[in-house]
Amino acid sequence: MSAVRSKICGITCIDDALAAVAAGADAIGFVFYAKSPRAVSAQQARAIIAALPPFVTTVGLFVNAGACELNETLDAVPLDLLQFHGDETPEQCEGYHRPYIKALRVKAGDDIAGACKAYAGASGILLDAYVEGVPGGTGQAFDWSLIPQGLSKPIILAGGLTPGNVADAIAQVRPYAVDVSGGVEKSKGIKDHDRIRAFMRAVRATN
Ligand SMILES: O=C(O)c1ccccc1N[C@@H]1O[C@H](COP(=O)(O)O)[C@@H](O)[C@H]1O
Repeated sequence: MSAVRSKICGITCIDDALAAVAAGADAIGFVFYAKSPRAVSAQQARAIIAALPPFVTTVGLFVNAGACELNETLDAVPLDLLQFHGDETPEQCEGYHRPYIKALRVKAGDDIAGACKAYAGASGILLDAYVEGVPGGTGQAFDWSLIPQGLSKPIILAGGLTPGNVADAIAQVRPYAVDVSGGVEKSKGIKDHDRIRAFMRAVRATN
């Protein structure tokens, strides 16, 4: 199995971005969703990205954003990958002609294999917990046994991951990558650098 990649999401300041990169994160995520406590403006994200060393993937997270709003962000911020975390259709996700991942909020009975086929143009499928009325970033884990083996897309496992459970999650799911936000925070939107390092150590130990 190749090394599991990692993304630290909900980055709101340069210090936290550099701590994530120094700890070995492959990607950092910016939340462009005004209702999130981790929301950043295009200007903030741009300033953070300008401070990054090379070879760090920058991900922009959107929840049912309108095309105008999304295109304005794309014009202003050098994002490598889009993360669609709402009810976006495959056609909407593909309309920006950028690499993207699609988030699914998993609950019992969902057809994850079917979704992987429906979002054929996605670079990967991110699996997060389903919590009624909240699009994501809830800090809740879900039942990993709901994830079938042999899916047709790289799987990014998210939802309630922490330094304490990420090794078990990787052992059980064998995802392409893991994604964490709340599990490495000291308060909403502010990362705990010790927890970031502990999370990354736990991921590395599985590789
Ligand atoms: O972080 C948010 O506030 C957020 C808001 C709306 C949609 C998704 C959001 N975050 C993403 O949710 C998953 C799981 O986060 P957590 O580790 O359980 O806190 C992750 O992909 C975040 O990027």
